[in-house]
Amino acid sequence: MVLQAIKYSRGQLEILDQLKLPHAEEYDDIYSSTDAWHAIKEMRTRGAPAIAIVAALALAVELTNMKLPSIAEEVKVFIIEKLDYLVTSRPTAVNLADAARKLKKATEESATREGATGDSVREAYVSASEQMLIDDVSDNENIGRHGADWIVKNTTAAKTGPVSMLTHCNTGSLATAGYGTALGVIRSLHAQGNLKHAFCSETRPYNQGSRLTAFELVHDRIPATLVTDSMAAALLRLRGPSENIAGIVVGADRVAANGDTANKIGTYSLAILAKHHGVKFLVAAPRTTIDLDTKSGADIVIEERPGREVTLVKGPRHDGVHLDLAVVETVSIAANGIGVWNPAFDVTPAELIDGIITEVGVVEKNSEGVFHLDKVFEVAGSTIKPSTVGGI
Ligand SMILES: CSC[C@H]1O[C@H](OP(=O)(O)O)[C@H](O)[C@@H]1O
Repeated sequence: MVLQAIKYSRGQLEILDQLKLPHAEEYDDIYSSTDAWHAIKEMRTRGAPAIAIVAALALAVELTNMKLPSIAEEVKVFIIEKLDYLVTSRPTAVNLADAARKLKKATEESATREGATGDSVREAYVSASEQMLIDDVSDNENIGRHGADWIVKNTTAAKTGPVSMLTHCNTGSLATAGYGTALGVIRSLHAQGNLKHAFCSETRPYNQGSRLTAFELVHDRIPATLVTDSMAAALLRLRGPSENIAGIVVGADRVAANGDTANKIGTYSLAILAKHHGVKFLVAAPRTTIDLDTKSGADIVIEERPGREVTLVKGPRHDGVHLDLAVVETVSIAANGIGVWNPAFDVTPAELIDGIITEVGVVEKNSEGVFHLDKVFEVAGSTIKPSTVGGI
């Protein structure tokens, strides 16, 4: 069975409730933009690409099932207001704002056409949002292939045989419309026969790694080991050579124009470790995550989440022998009264990033150490391009 974070058919949308994974696979119906806003805010659905797609499709479902005004302008205004509302659900990942911008443009263009009606504006929106779902999967498969090819060609480890990679957070089918970005690179290495082992970090405090990435790796029968975030340095120092670790590959929530990258908290420290241990540090992200309007990481808003996500852990009861899925408990793991800082993301400076893997190729810094990310938008569409291994 293929792992699906998002189930969509015209007029119907379901999301896999990721707060219940890995022990329960339950889907929630999403009937409206409001349903989507709360699902994104609560992180029942999460992951930069998935957030954008769920938001876009939720509005498509709402429009499909509602009694629509006949006047094109009224439907256009409704759509724009709902997109502005959806964008407020989570601030750091740019994909949602990027999708809203593109959907507004498609809506405004349809509303100005000769003979435009409420129905024609709705159809234009729904078709554009459905195309985003389709494009994301093909983009991720291209990211996987480009990333795997680059690792095989450009890492020392690959010269001796199949490589191992460490990844952080969840960037797989549960963070996208399918296949994944950084985890897609690991999937592609595995499919090529070039993966020795995948290591995934727990990713406190939300545990996307232990709950979601581990779930995907077990599901796909990819040889993998879970480590805590604090074990990453020891892993590279003590097992890097024996495991033939080639590098660390992560996703992104927003890549600034200079290559500074906002991603799950803990990413920055992994980039420092990669530099210290002489392994590659790679960011895997579709072009919808690259934000040329944000000049550098200093301009990226970092979402801070409730302290209870650090101090409380929720899950099914385990008595040390048996797992009781029928009893979900919340456990306090911190002293009452302690202050908590809980930034959901950090920013990794471009100088620590060896390559940014996109669906049209891997971007590397030039001889002056500068990323020119504008180049990736000069490639027509997301059509499969000859691998640009070695960088654009
Ligand atoms: C496909 S990259 C997804 C990106 O989003 C995650 O954040 P969250 O789980 O809070 O939505 C994480 O930063 C991943 O790298």
